[in-house]
Amino acid sequence: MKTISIRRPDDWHLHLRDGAVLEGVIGDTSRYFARAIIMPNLVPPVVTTNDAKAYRQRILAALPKGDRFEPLMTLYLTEHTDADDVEEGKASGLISAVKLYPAGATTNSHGGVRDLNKVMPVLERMAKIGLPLCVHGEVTTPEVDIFDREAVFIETVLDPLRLRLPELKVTMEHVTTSEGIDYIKSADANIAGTITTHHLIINRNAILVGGIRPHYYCLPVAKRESHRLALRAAATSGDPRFFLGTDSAPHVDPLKECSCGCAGVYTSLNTMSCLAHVFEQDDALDKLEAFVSLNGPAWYGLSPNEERITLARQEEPVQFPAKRQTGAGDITVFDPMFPLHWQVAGD
Ligand SMILES: NC(=O)N[C@@H](CC(=O)O)C(=O)O
Ligand SMILES: [Zn+2]
Ligand SMILES: [Zn+2]
Repeated sequence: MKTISIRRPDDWHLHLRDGAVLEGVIGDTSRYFARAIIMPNLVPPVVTTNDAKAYRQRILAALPKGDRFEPLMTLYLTEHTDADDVEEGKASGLISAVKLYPAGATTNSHGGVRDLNKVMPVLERMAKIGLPLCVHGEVTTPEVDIFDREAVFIETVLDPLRLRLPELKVTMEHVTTSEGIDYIKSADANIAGTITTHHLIINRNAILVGGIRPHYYCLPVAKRESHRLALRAAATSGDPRFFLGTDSAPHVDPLKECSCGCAGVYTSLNTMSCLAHVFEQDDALDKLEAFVSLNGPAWYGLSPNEERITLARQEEPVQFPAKRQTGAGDITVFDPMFPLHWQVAGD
């Protein structure tokens, strides 16, 4: 049987939500991942270091017994964020990054940033203390086509910001375009990109061909095939600037299967199996560890995990549950539309 052993992976972009959803989904992450960057777009958002401290406690309290998992907390940047609070959060070891949501760009982003000028003092402080800014990189301008919003963001927001503040470390989250990949590759320093599991597997046809399939809808929305191939090439290249951020984003089914469905794909449960499949297909299994276990910690200034996991390729397809049941309702699990053969030892 074909097997590979890698250091235990981390997830550098994860939504855990709160309450019954948090309790229902946390085990799907803590089973495979040692650490994760936790997104702060709760309702209300995680804005202050105190909010993050309390949310971290709720995450730890929801962990299945015996699981060891380190939530790496982030703050939701607003036009009222206090630079001193951010600095204290970093100094205390609690805060790993600050998240920029352009107001209106995605789920629970209405409290995000409208005018970057208003947050420059906070960004300047972050540059000074070496705290990364995680970015949802899409413009919200109504005239800009939704498939172009990432590329336009890079040109009109991200690049000007980085010219203004070159010392700021920026994580471009969930890169979905070849423009995003090229932009990161062309930079000298201080930029990296997370790539999701699902954007390595689906293109926009998955959402639209044969009927509207809401469980493949997320933001940034999946693009055409040429972009997916650019993401695959970057992820499987071993380039230290690219690493896994699943962006696993649970929404209970009634909120996705309706006339105005939420954006988000739930992938925590079968991500490692999907990724092993992708890397094997691209003859790059030897690069999987860099993507899921090495490049992320290096970017965030952390050591890679000492513990290891083994993945084994089974003859027969491995079955995963189609839905994760939670106290708030069922959440549909990402269906990669091909049989999965790779299994994490112990599953
Ligand atoms: N990715 C998504 O489609 N949704 C995320 C928000 C985000 O990461 O943009 C969510 O919170 O549901
Ligand atoms: Zn986002
Ligand atoms: Zn996200």
